[in-house]
Amino acid sequence: MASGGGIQIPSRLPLLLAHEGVLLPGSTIRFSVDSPRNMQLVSQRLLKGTSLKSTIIGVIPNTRDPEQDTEDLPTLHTIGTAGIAVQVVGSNWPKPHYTLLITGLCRFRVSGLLKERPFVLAEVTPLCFTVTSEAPDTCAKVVRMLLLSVRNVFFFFSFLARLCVSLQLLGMLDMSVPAVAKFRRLLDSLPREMLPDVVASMIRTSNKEKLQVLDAVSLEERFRRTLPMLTRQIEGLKLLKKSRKMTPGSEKRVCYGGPFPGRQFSLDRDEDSDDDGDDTASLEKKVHGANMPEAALKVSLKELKRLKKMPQSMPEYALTRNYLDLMVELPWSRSTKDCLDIRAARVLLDNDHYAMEKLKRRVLEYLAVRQLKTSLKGPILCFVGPPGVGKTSVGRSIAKTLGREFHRIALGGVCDQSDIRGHRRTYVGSMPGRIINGLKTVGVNNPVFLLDEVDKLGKSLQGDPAAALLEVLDPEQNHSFTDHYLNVAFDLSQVLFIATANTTATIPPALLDRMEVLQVPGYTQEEKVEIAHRHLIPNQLEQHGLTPQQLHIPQESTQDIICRYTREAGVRSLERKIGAICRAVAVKVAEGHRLPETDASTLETSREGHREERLHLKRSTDKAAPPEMPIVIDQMALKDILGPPLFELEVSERLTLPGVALGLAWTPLGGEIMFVEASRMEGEGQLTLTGQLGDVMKESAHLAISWLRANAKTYQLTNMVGAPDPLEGTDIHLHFPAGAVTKDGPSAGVTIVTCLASLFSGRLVRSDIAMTGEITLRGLVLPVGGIKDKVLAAHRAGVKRVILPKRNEKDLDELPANVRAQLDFVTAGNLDEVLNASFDGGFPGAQARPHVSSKL
Ligand SMILES: Nc1ncnc2c1ncn2[C@@H]1O[C@H](COP(=O)(O)OP(=O)(O)OP(=O)(O)O)[C@@H](O)[C@H]1O
Repeated sequence: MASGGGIQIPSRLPLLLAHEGVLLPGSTIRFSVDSPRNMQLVSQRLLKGTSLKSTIIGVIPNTRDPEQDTEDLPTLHTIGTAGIAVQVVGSNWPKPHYTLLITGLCRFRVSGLLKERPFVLAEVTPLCFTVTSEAPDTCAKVVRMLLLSVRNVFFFFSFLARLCVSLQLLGMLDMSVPAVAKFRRLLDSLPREMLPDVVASMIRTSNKEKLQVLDAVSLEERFRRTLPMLTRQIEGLKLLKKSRKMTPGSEKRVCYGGPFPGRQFSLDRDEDSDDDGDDTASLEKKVHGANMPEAALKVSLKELKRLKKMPQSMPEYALTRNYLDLMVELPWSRSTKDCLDIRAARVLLDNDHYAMEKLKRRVLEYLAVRQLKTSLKGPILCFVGPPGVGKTSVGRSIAKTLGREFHRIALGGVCDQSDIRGHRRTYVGSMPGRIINGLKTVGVNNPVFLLDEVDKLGKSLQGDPAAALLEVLDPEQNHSFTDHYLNVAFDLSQVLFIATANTTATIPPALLDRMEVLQVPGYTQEEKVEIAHRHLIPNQLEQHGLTPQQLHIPQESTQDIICRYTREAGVRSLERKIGAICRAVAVKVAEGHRLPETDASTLETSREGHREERLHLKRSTDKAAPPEMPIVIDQMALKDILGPPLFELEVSERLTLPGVALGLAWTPLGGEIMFVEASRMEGEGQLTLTGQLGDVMKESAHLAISWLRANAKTYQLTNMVGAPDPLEGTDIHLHFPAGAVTKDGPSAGVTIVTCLASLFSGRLVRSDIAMTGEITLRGLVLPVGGIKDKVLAAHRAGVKRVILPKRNEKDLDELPANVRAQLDFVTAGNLDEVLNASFDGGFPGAQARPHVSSKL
């Protein structure tokens, strides 16, 4: 260890790599840190350490820390300055960075690198100078001489500064008169070996010159290098004084040529402050012209007054300035005029969206009420449905019909309430919340705000953003919404909020209560084909610069894409697949533009008799002839572009053994088919359940087994050795495939019973049937939710018959007519009816039992 200004310098120092600014011993510099190794140094060393030693770091000048952590370290400058970090300030804006205030203690030489990651650590040799040790007789003499001249020069310098001030040439030095005196005292009290470093850091010098002073290890050399800089500064001041005398009050800048060409002294800040004056004047004008409410105007004027008194270099200046800029930019009273025509709105909604009749009807009702009654306290609509069913795009259409600005606020994953309400201005890097930011972006106070994915709001230590949304969405309160950053109320009552979600289950009840939920179910296959041909294909063609004359996707191919390449409730995947086709065709078309016509033999005759080229993309060679338009996407082309089909109709293939049944499940992504498999083996009557099941689903399995054991005799179910209790000497394993997906809920009850009945009876469940329903211990079938999505999933999977609880019969009305026509529905009130419908020719014993009916 060595000592620097009374502080022990460790022999191993973490190094801060600084490419801007040179820290000299005795001076204090601010460093901005945002590169990986330097950031790690701050977070792992400075912020974690608790001792004084942990605040001492080495600053290596003239060395850039690589932007990527993986990049190799550049050659380090060999001499640096050990310094103590006296202040660390962190900020996340505009990107994560720290600002360090470091006071230099003493020079060191890097003797060896110990590690490069996560920050640079090096073995260092301190170079703290002492006159007695380094310079015995002669050197000490020179040093004394130099010290004398330096002190004299300084005396002159301070004298000159006083002179300038007294002549009132430099307004900026008004403040520095006591500072000059202080400076004198400081110089007198400083140990002489520190003088050159301190002087070099105070006068106007370039980094290159400072680096030369740092590199001068011997004190004599250091004095020699500092002296010319000091002399130059004085000469500059003299020259300035002379020119002021010649043209009093007119010249503000003096170009100093001579021995240091190119250096420009601008010691006065009159011009800057003039700029500043203009700036604040124009800001004041804007504040008055922004049409703010009285309270906001009062706050703005107060801030403006503070701003005028602040020097620009103060960090708070920028903060106040940004705040005022936001205040004048906000649309306090700027709005667009609604141009609502219900008939036109109906046409526009119909043109933009196929199907979704119920949703469109409700949206039209909503718009009609708004047209009749302009008081704006209408409900807040929340569209709930699987991804890709057009919730966001309906929101956009509503804005279009109203002639309003549209702004989407993505709330997925937001877990900090300041995202909604903003940060208080006392925080470093504080910003307004998304609502105020959105208003600033659209520039009017009556836009349509789409709060996307409200069901995916999170909660964290930083507060609950859903709670902050409560105020935003409450028409009774939102006329005085106060963002923490703004700190004055903004009237949100003109904003039209629409929310979207995939499920209502995760929306906090208080928030859900403020909204009117409109379910947007998935599409049937036919609807998807229509949507693809009316909207998706034309959109994608346009986006890829293609025309219908260049690409044709027949209906059968669209159907193929829907059944075999996508399995979804919405149409987003379908849109992506069409995009992939367009890209592939775009390549062909572009190639065709520049290729000469060559080999006609690659052209094939299509089914319709036209001459068309089939897309053999993988096999295409540069010699291929330009494609004949339009390029028709048939099955082969689909395989070439999209690869082998991702999904096959597997239902009938999987139901070929006893002990397998097909259930229907609901997920936030839409309905799904779900296989249930059972097997039995010798054992002690144990039940094993696999497939990531929730508690409710496990209970359903136990219920099903108990009911079957209780009714084994009636249904002639036996175990493997023919005993009446199916579980005697038998273990049962129930598995729900897609084991990685968590499953829960009671609606698999009937499927488990059917699956077990099939296992114990050895009979096959019908291969074209799917079912859903909760069971009770007495064998009743209770209603479940998500019927529409479940039935659509069954329809997608090619199922022909669906068993539903009797009390869900009313939900069938919501199904599209073609789905209802194509499926055979069995509504069951008890498990006998379920078993009878599930097996070809009924289930033995099921008919004989007296029927119990639900009183629930
Ligand atoms: N009925 C429809 N008619 C025309 N286009 C549709 C229809 N439904 C969906 N689309 C199109 O499907 C795409 C996806 O729609 P959108 O982004 O609105 O889905 P979303 O329901 O908001 O999904 P998410 O919940 O994932 O945000 C859009 O390009 C949209 O235009």
